[in-house]
Amino acid sequence: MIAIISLDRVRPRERRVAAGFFDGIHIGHRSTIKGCDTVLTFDPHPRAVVGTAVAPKHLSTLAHRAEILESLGVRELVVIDFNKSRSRQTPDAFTQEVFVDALRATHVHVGASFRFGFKAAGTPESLAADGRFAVRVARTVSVDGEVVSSTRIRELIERGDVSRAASLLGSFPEVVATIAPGERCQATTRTAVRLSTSSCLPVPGRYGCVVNGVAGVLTIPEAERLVGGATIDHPVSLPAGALIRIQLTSGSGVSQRPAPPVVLPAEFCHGPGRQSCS
Ligand SMILES: Cc1cc2nc3c(=O)[nH]c(=O)nc-3n(C[C@H](O)[C@H](O)[C@H](O)COP(=O)(O)O)c2cc1C
Ligand SMILES: Nc1ncnc2c1ncn2[C@@H]1O[C@H](COP(=O)(O)OP(=O)(O)OP(=O)(O)O)[C@@H](O)[C@H]1O
Repeated sequence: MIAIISLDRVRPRERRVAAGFFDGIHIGHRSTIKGCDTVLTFDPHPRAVVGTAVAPKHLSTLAHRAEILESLGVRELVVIDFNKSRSRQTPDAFTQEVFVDALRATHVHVGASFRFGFKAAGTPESLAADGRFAVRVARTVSVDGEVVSSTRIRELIERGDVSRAASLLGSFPEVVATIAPGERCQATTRTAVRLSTSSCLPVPGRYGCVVNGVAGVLTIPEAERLVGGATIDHPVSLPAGALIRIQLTSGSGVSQRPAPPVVLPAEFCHGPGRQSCS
């Protein structure tokens, strides 16, 4: 069972640490994390605090990230409360406090794009120069010549390209929703839901989906684009108020009929959607 712990509560032990935000735990992230027992992340996203202070839409909640990390063999997800004062910490002070004193890192894994410390001045090279732990800089993972990033996956989901998003993510994209109060339409098995507007949401359209391991169809009407209103046609009755995770398994966001299911390699299948992967 993976533990989700804030930095100030970690126990003293040596660790192999992967560092970064890791939204969605895409296939590039998985390459960086390989061989680590600990993942260091931030809450909220640093971009919600620095620069224009606009948080990106989520590909994954913290709990979802933890679930994927557990399937990758990670034991601890260490969370740094990221705020204005933390954002002003120098790379050297951060390395001393976090990697050396708190986590006792023997190895630190990052990608080439990793930056840390005030004004994002810390780099993989400056980490490697520290010398108190080994640093592994992961090869940058691309698909068909395109570098995989959470930003690119968000763009693909937002334009409704579930298939391409899933191949960069290595799993089906997920959105969080609440079952809306009101009568379920028995004739059609249609249930009204409210999609979380902090999730990265696709354009209005019809999408093949899986909820609690059972396949259905998610419909997002044009009129509900900004507020997250939607319906799912799903054979299982879901209680009003329940928080659900909807895996998007197909769809183009423009056609009236969901596109054929996305086929992912078996090694990318995890969690409730396993049975929908071939
Ligand atoms: C101590 C600390 C201070 C940071 N200060 C800044 C900053 O001043 N400006 C900035 O753009 N990002 C800052 N960041 C965020 C990093 O640029 C980066 O987004 C974060 O470390 C997550 O890495 P990742 O984006 O590779 O996942 C800081 C990060 C840390 C850990
Ligand atoms: N394509 C990739 N290949 C290998 N490592 C990666 C790749 N993308 C990111 N990483 C590494 O994974 C860690 C987490 O990165 P981060 O959360 O910034 O991902 P990102 O996809 O670049 O996100 P965003 O697009 O939101 O900036 C960092 O150490 C980063 O360098």
